[in-house]
Amino acid sequence: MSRDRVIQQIEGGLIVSCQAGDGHALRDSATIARMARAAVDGGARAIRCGGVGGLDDVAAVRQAVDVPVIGLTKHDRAGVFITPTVEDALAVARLGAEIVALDGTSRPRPDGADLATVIKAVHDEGALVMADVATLPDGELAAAAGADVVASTLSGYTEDTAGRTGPGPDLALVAGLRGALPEHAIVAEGRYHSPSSVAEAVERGATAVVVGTAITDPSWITRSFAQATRSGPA
Ligand SMILES: CC(=O)N[C@H](C=O)[C@@H](O)[C@H](O)[C@H](O)COP(=O)(O)O
Repeated sequence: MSRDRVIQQIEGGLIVSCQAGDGHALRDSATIARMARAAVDGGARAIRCGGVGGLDDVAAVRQAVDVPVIGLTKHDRAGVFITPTVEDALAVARLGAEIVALDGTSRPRPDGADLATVIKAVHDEGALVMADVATLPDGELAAAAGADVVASTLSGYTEDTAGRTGPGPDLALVAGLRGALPEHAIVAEGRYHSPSSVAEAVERGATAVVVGTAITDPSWITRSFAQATRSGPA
């Protein structure tokens, strides 16, 4: 699929993140693939998947759906942990993910590669890059390094941004990225827990919005309903 075609497919749409870490009741690649199919049935334009050792999830989802796959692999480590090395990025691309999601911050990567090098390696495999960033300067640097898509994924999850927006999404970052990178695909991701917050991200200029937990983590969803039985009407 060409770069433009992949971007067109996600434009104006919802992307569903299907992930379950070690110890989660849904931790099974075949189960993740079924969730991905259910998400596509509900209108997801693309699936984001992969986690700690998540290459099997990427392979299973690739087989299960015919929408673009945004693949990643996570390392259980401090600092850069989303598809941190060139080797990881190539492994994800070689499984057929149209887009490789990787850390797009300016923090040092464990293999010492710079972002432009990782991005070029992914492009040479024929895949696009979604740079997961935490701040506006990160996003600008990632775009200059060649990222095809810039996503707000890591806002709130780096040392400098921890707790920046509390439990809600970083809509200001989405608006900032849109203003600074008018020609880029900007993806809103991280703590979008309601349809109204998704609509707000689109209003601020997001090309697409990723929702994970609020759709694909039944334990989290149950907890929010269970809390309501204890707190009574708002
Ligand atoms: C920070 C980090 O590791 N984010 C991960 C990225 O792949 C996932 O754990 C999130 O679930 C995903 O970004 C979707 O966000 P939310 O689940 O909040 O809708």
